[in-house]
Amino acid sequence: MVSHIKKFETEDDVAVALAKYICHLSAKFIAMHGSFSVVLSGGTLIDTMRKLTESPYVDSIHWSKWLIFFLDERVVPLDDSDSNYKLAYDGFLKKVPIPECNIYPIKEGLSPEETADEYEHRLKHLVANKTLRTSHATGFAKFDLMLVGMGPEGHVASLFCWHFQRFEKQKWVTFITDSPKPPPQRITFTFPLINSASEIAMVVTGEDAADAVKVALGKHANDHYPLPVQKVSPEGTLTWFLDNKAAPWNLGALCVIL
Ligand SMILES: O=C(O)[C@H](O)[C@@H](O)[C@H](O)[C@H](O)COP(=O)(O)O
Repeated sequence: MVSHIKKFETEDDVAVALAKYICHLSAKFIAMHGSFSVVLSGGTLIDTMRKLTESPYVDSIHWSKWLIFFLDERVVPLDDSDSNYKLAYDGFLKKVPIPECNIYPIKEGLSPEETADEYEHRLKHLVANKTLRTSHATGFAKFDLMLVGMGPEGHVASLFCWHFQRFEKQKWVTFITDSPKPPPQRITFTFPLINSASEIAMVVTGEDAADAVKVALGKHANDHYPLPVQKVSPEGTLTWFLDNKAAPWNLGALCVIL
């Protein structure tokens, strides 16, 4: 894995850098294979993507080539205020011309287990018909870019510290019915699927995240029971986008093990 840490003074600086980075990857992957598969988290990430919907980025991206997936999703109707799809739609998707058929929300009205199985089945179908690439190393789908947020105690997607889903090795998508972050019923990509990605951006802003960022980038990275965020390790490149609140120390002073 190749990794980079990009730290900026403010959250607004992170938003600008993130838009440039996504724009660059969009052009690169579309030139390479004709599409750009992007996986979105919920949380503050969607707002931090806001510059993409503005000039000059919005006019320079081939939106019709984008494919949108959800790293984790709350098992609620798509118009519920807890839905990550609704969050992404209101904050980003409705502002850019991505064809509706290229957006892959969960299927409504199923149990958490059925929702996860159905999403995994759809991903496998998209791999089989070559809409998505496969990782030759793992056999899992290989997304071009995953945009990942982190909770204050180091969770990513809906993979939480003291919950077994983080250890899943076979499934592509799993479910949780007692998420410590509400709402309790969710589905989530598993680590083997996450880590098969070409590019992962860890987008973390705000002081609540500082302790977990310090652990993730610091000398405790090989602890016996690592935080979920410490298991993010893509086949391609991991790029951290941090603001000064999330990483208030001199990064050079940390013993970075990446
Ligand atoms: O559905 C969710 O809750 C998310 O996908 C979750 O994994 C989120 O990305 C982190 O909790 C960070 O959230 P914030 O950016 O709001 O801190």
